[in-house]
Amino acid sequence: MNLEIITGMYFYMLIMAILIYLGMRWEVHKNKYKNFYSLPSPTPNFPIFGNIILFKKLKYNIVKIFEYAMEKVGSPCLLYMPHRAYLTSSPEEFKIILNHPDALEKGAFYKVFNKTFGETLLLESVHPWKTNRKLLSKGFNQKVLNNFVATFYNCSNRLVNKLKNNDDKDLAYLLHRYTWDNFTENFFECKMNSLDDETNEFVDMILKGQTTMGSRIGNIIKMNDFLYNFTEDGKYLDRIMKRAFAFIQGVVSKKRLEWSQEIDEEVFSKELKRLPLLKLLISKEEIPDKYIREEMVLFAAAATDTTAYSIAYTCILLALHPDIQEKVYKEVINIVGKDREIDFTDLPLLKYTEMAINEALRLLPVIPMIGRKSTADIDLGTRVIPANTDIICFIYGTHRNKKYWRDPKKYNPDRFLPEEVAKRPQCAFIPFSGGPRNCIGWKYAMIAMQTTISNIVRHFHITTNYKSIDDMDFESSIAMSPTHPLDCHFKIRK
Ligand code: HEM
Repeated sequence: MNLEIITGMYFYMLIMAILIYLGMRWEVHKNKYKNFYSLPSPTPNFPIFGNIILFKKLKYNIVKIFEYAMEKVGSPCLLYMPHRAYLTSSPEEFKIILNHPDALEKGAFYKVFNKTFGETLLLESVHPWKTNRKLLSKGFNQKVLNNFVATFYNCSNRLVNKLKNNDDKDLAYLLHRYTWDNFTENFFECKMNSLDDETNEFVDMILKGQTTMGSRIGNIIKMNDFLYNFTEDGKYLDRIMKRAFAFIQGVVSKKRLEWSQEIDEEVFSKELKRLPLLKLLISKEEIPDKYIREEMVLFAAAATDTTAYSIAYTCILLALHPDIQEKVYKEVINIVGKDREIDFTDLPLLKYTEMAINEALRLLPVIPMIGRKSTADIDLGTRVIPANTDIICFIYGTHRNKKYWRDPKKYNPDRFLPEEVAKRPQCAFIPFSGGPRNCIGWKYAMIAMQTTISNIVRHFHITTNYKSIDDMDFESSIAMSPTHPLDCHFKIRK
């Protein structure tokens, strides 16, 4: 046989071997991911553009889009935005995903926050996140949080006075200022008093910044950073975020000077009772201002509107259910009385109040979904999510799923009685997400809400002209915010 024929045969055999190998790999791949790729997706769904027409049709309202998908094709399903995303509202799947070491990276949705918060706890990749989360968690230990209750109480007294005199002011407007005042007093040891000083513009800047960023989600043009920078919105966002960072830098520089001596004495003290987050970061000399400034803007953004809306939604639900409001009132009077200061020892006793807040967080979760990305295959038992897939955990969908909540649209705090909680899967209620990358501020938010709601309820009868929560309309991107002033009134109790 001549050399040419032998070479040709070897070449032919090599090609065959490669094809057989690829075929076998494809077969394994197909079988492994069969239950994933065969999942349905809502229509219209076009090649290249995916479901983006659906996004446009539903005005980029995330809750409406995901609800539509669940209604039409069920959970889980695949959504094309236009890249593929795995959408689930199953608490059993949440438990696996949110605790999985290969699902700790944030999903593509959060890209819209990259420019502003890319290097902060919210978005950073797993490696720096682990170290930073450990450090920042120190600012939320129980001792630190207990000390915050006095601030919440004092600020809530100012809120009560404001509500006595400002029935025409939008509740969300007041509460944003209120949560910002709490935040700055607790974290910066700095009284901003924006509740009374309406010229204080930081709160509005952060709020506008978040709404503008959130409105980019699902919009193919707005999601592209390069194109977005040329739009009016992009330029506006740049301007306000620069001002917000400059404002926080001012606070950081001022506090560095003010605390320099105190920190020297305190860091070596074992009796350190109160170390607000900013002081904690400033006390570490190796941490640069840039890091502190960016984390502080993130924390301000993450802490204020979420807590403000959650307090507002709880007030409205209590107003819609006077019987439940009365039960909360009786509990508060029983435990704290009419005038005594609310302190941290009261909070664990205000059980029904906590249940009423939880039920509001269930019905109207301010963060309706969370997005993760798989960095390796995630085996859910029923199917395997391939590596590099965007995963969306639709919290709102789970919180209203008939399978876990009988008559899901009914406001019923008794759902949070211990025996009722024991009947549900662990992740059926996750307003603060779950697993190691959950909300770092959840305990802070809960004590803020408990103190505030208790103090409001013992002073006022809360009323509304709404007939049900369906009378409210929400814009929803990353957060669920009302599209209109909230109808909520506060009548002084005799
Ligand atoms: C009712 C109030 C709040 C709600 C409903 C809420 C909800 C959430 C949720 C669902 C997440 C997870 C996001 C994700 O996995 O993609 C989260 C993360 C986060 N939250 Fe909250 N939050 C609230 C209040 C707060 C407060 C008061 C703070 C700070 C004081 C805070 C700071 C953060 C931060 C920094 C993260 C990112 C954590 C990380 O990736 O390690 N939140 N929040």
